[in-house]
Amino acid sequence: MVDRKPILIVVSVEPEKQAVLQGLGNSSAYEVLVGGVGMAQAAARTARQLAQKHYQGTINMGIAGGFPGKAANGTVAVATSIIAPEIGAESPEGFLTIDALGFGTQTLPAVANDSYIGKLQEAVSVATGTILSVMTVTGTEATLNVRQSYGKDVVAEAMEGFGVASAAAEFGLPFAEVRSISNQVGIRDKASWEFASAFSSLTKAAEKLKEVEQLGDCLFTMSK
Ligand SMILES: O=C(O)c1cccc(C(=O)CC[C@H]2O[C@@H](n3cnc4c(=O)[nH]cnc43)[C@H](O)[C@@H]2O)c1
Repeated sequence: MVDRKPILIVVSVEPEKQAVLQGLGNSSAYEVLVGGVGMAQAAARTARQLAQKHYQGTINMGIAGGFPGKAANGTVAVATSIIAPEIGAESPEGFLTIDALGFGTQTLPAVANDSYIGKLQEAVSVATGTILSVMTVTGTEATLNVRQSYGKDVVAEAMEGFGVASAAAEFGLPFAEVRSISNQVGIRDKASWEFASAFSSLTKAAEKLKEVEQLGDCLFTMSK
């Protein structure tokens, strides 16, 4: 049976909401919430919304930084998992993750639906892999190196996924993260950010969500 509950899309800021709404057109299968910048605000606003109404699941969408060689500007990154690399403790022996400390996990699962990815590839270049959820936008080579060390499948970094995913998990709901790349992760160079191409790709990513929904499917339930 098809679940008619809407899917909650959480973006950070109003321009991202407008880009997503443009792609969704008149689809009533999705609702878009501006959740703010950063994991804490995104988690709080997502949880508040999920407590008010029933949803099928949540998708975190927006712009992101792409790791060099993994996701060029204009590419859409689809998360297979998310990692919040800064949650933990420093020690003389190196960084101790929250997992190692025994207080929880820095890794959460994300749905990366093959059918949606296939549709997306018709419109844009797509990179699938881990998306980091960070407190600070990378601006130095040293931080780039640390964040690349999280594994070869790390494709992008953004600031809200872990918050939205944590709220979804509290409500037993599936989570996906779909991000268009506006800049390359590395030494801060704001002049090189390509917002126009990122917002255009974000609209295409939303258009493809509408298309799968029009086929009677959704990101979380497609089985064909
Ligand atoms: O540093 C600046 O001057 C600057 C200019 C415009 C935007 C920013 C942001 O920090 C945007 C953060 C916002 O966008 C996502 N995002 C986009 N690129 C990255 C990135 O390379 N690393 C982390 N987050 C990124 C993020 O999810 C926020 O919602 C800065």
